[in-house]
Amino acid sequence: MPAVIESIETLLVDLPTIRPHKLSMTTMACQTLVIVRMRHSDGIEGLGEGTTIGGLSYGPESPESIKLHIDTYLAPLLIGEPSGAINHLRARLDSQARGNAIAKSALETALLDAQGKRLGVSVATLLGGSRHVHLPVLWTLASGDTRKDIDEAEQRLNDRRHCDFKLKIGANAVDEDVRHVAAIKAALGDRAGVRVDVNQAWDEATAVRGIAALQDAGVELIEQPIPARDHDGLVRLADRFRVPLLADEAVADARDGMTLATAGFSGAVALKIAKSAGPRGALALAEVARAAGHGLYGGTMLEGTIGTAASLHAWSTLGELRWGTEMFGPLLLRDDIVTTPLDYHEFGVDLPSGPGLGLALDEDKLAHYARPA
Ligand SMILES: O=C(O)C[C@H]1C=CC(=O)O1
Ligand SMILES: [Mn+2]
Repeated sequence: MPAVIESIETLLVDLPTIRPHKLSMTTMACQTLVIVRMRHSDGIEGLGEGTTIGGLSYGPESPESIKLHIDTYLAPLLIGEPSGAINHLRARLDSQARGNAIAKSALETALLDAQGKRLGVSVATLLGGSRHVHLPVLWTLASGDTRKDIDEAEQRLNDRRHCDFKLKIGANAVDEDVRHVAAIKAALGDRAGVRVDVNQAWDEATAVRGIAALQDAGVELIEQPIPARDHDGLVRLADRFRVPLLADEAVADARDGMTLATAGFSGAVALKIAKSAGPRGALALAEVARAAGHGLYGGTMLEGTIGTAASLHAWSTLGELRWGTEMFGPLLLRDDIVTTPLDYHEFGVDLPSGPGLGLALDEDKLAHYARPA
């Protein structure tokens, strides 16, 4: 008898961050993970994670809506269905529930984890096989204080933890942000790559001014300077400057990738399993982006270890990640809910080995940090 899905449990898990993390739209002191425990009739449990940033400040799904929508609408579409029929089950979710990409990503991850455990292979193997077992990982400097950011970068360079840094800007006036970025780049010099993420905070005219100054300061990549839906503006800015632009909020899935390519965008694309409704959708976007000549970047929604590992399994199957990855989410959190954390060293992280995601829950930690039902 092929296994069927028996139950799907969702838990809201609040983990404190190691320091306040300041983005253009919010400052985080805590990250809320939505953890999925999917139990199957053959005794296997698949783990998944759906995570966003700052409640509703980053996108239309909040941790609470992810949990509610899985419990009320999505889980009932999967219960009793064959566990290994992942293509069928994902099509079923997409045809009967609109949107909810993060919730679907958490469920797809749990399906892949369970199927990998069942077959005794990793999620990367299910996705065609890893081409890399150690992936580069940058660090985001977002304490809100220039001196603290420089000290943090120096520490991470010394520890051989990270050698590329992404600075979150856009919350302050452009001139102030440019001074902050230029001071950090000047302090680090050629020892580190420095990029910025504006998280949509500028209009096009402000972006022209800001990007010109950041290019002169030696910044190597400018992420999402203007609102997500302004594809034409992004194309104009990419054409205007030598420094490459990275599309993040502007591109969620393969369809967006095609729209951006058709509009004539030249630059790079941030892949995130949360944006593309799961690892498979993120890899579909990667194919479109690659065909369009866009550089690839392994992006994060600041997930904990489960979502980060799911992303790593997907990114490991790609030949080239021109801009590396930012899969540092677990390092921003004070604690973890898995027994063996990911191994970060030599400016990157190892792909976890073992069946499925290669992770096991620490039940005591999970019970400690899970929000009471
Ligand atoms: O890229 C984003 O917009 C979200 C995220 C990634 C790194 C970070 O600090 O925030
Ligand atoms: Mn971004």
